[in-house]
Formats: sequence, C-alpha cells, structure tokens
Amino acid sequence: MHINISPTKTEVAKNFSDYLEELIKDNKTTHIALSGGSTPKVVFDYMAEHYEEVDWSTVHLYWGDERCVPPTDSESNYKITVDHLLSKIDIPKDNIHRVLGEDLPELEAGRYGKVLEEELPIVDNIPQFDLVILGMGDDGHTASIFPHEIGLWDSPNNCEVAIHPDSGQRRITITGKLINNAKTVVFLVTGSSKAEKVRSIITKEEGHENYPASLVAPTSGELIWFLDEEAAAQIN
Ligand SMILES: O=C1O[C@H](COP(=O)(O)O)[C@@H](O)[C@H](O)[C@H]1O
Repeated sequence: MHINISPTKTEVAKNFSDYLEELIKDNKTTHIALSGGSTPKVVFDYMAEHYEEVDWSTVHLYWGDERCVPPTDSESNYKITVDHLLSKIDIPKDNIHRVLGEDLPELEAGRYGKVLEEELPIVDNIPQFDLVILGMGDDGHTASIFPHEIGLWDSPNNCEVAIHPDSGQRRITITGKLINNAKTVVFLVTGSSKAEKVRSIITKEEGHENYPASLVAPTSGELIWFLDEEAAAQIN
C-alpha cells in the first residue's frame, strides 16, 4: 500500500492527475472505473484545465457506481463527469461505458456486469480494470457498498443494486471481486470528515473491517491512497 499525502485538495488533484497521465501515456488500451463524490470533481476540473494534450483515444471509462437516476439528473455520477471532464476533452464516444441509471436497476446491474465481461480482459475468471478510482464516504462506504449492506462486497455477481441508508436512493455498484481484481486501486479522499475512518482503516483498528472501504485489498495489484492533510491528520 502506498499513501500519498498532499497539503490541499487541489494538490491531490494535481498529484493524482500526474499519476494518471503516466498511466495512459503509453497508448495501450486502459480501462478505468470512475467514482462519484466530491474529490473526483476537483480532479476532473484540474485535468480538463491542465491536460489538454493528453491522448484519450485509448482510454475507456466506466463507473464503479451510479445512482439510479437519469443521466441529466444532478445526482448522476455520469453527469458530474460530463460536466467537469468529458465535455471538455476529446474522447471517442465509444470509449464511454456508462451505467444506465434510468433503467430498471436489477436489469441494469445484470446488463452492466455483462458489458464489463465483454469489454475488459478476463483474469482469474473476473473482468480486470487497469485502474479503479474510489472515494470513501464519511461512514466508510466505498463505490456504493454501504456498511449496512457490507455483504454485497462478497457477491458472486459483477454488479449489484444497493440502497443508500438515509435517502433510500437505489444505486448500482461494482462488487468486491472486481475491485480487488484491478491492477491498481486508488482512493481519492479529502477533508477532515474522513480523518477518523482513514485512521481506522489504514492502521487496522478494531472494528475497521465493518467499513466497506477496509475490504479494498487488490489480490495482486497495487493500492494507493491519495489524501489531503485534513484526511490524513490522524495517521501522522
Ligand atoms: O455516494 C458516493 O459517495 C462516495 C464518496 O463521496 P465523497 O463525496 O464523500 O467523496 C463516492 O465514492 C461514490 O462514488 C458516490 O456515489
């Protein structure tokens, strides 16, 4: 596990963007699962502004989780990506593999799971992302696997339907087997509200295994935490 701590959220965006640029610059097809949440927005803005010359033609984008809403809804993780990145870069439409949040959740979870099987290389019988980008909620959830449904992590399916514990909003999420089969998993976590869970998970405190984010442990890949100083405040 690597931990990369930056002074501010903007510097997290810069450091992660530099990392991503290195990953995609060799022109090999690169399959990346994106997340929603507050930190990716800043990363997308940074990339759109500073990485105009990146060749996106070999990059394929997917979503690790999506809210079950239309793609024009402000809650949609896809819409956030369009507004902050996709509308500003030159990437072929065929490289964008969105979750159809507007469709029937159970059917869409099955359909998207098949898309992943068709598009990604299969390694150890599981589709393999080059990179899975994750956030972590204040409650320790990651992708859309929340503590009250932590059992979804071990699902035999590629994707599941999840329910937000407070709003009841339905979500589609990839499951633990896909996350841990990735070549690299990156957590982008910023802000003081995350500090306690970051400490608990990284230092493996008692009870840490109750947080879905603590189950992220790539089988043969790499795990990198990109944190700002606020999120990392309790691990120093
Ligand atoms: O609901 C979600 O939240 C998590 C964490 O987001 P943050 O705003 O607390 O950083 C995110 O990873 C996930 O993709 C999103 O759907």
